[in-house]
Amino acid sequence: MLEIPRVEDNGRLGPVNSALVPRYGGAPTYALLSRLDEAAAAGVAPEIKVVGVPFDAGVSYRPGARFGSGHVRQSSRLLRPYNPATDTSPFAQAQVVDAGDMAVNPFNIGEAIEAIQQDAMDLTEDGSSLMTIGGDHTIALPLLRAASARAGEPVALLHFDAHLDTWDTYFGAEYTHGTPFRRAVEEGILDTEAISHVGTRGPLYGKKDLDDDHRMGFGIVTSSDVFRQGVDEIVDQLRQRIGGRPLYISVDIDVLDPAHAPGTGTPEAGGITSRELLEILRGLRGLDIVGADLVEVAPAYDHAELTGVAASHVAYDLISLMADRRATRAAAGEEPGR
Ligand SMILES: N=C(N)NCCCC(=O)O
Ligand SMILES: [Zn+2]
Ligand SMILES: [Zn+2]
Repeated sequence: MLEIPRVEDNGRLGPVNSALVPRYGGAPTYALLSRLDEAAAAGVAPEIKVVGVPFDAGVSYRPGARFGSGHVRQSSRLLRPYNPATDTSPFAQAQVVDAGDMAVNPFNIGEAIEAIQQDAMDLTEDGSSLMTIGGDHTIALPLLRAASARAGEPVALLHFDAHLDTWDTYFGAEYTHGTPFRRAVEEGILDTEAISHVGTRGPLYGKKDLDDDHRMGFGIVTSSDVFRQGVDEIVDQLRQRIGGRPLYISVDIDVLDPAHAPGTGTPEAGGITSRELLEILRGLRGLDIVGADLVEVAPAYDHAELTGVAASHVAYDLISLMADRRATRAAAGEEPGR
């Protein structure tokens, strides 16, 4: 096998060195980072794992998010190790690795949900955090179960999405991509003092959708609110609500306007821009992020990797937040924890 030269920084194994190996060649791991087994062979302990979930059996409209993880990886080849927006080097601050894809049953949603929850528990057993890519929004439920089990308490939730995803059932089915957050509230795994949707818009089935959502405890920052109030104001509001709680961030790529992310299953006009989303995320620096997902990337509807590139950058800024948090805690002599 060819020896792959990697960027090594701060004792950590980074991406393939693109000054020596053209980044359009070779296997597309996320950001050209090392695989979990390569990191193990090199003797480095993972701290943040990027993991794919090729699952879309929960969709209510266009299918295709099962191919999302592969597409985000392919679209992530151009990412570089230094993040100037936050003056951070995520792959030097934490050992980030690509843990591959979970193996999930495409024909049995219940079994898939169980497998995702179990895999998420197994992958975080060593204290590492997960950045999940791909899949439809159904997968947020088992990921939240695992996150709250690891945190030892219900978690705060920041949910970026055009949709509420707090509907009850579709065709009698309880576990779908439009229902994960209602199930999560019912299960008591969310801290309902600190749960918010950001970027919602578009027609609903009825006003009751909003009433139900409000009763569950959700706050809503609509796409129009982001436009009218601006990023800084929104960030202030969100930070106040979340405080020091353990926080899970779920990003449905359809939160972006279809002009920025056409490759998704249930597109809605009037969305936020990728710049606005990235700026809001950067405003969350220092919060206790215990895990994140990036879902609903359906490459069949993408063009010129618009959605894939946006998604890979969103994941990069989420990883930057998690790595920075870990490094800051370690510098303060606190447990790296989450
Ligand atoms: N894209 C997600 N997660 N949910 C959208 C559900 C919209 C609907 O079926 O009415
Ligand atoms: Zn959505
Ligand atoms: Zn969603």
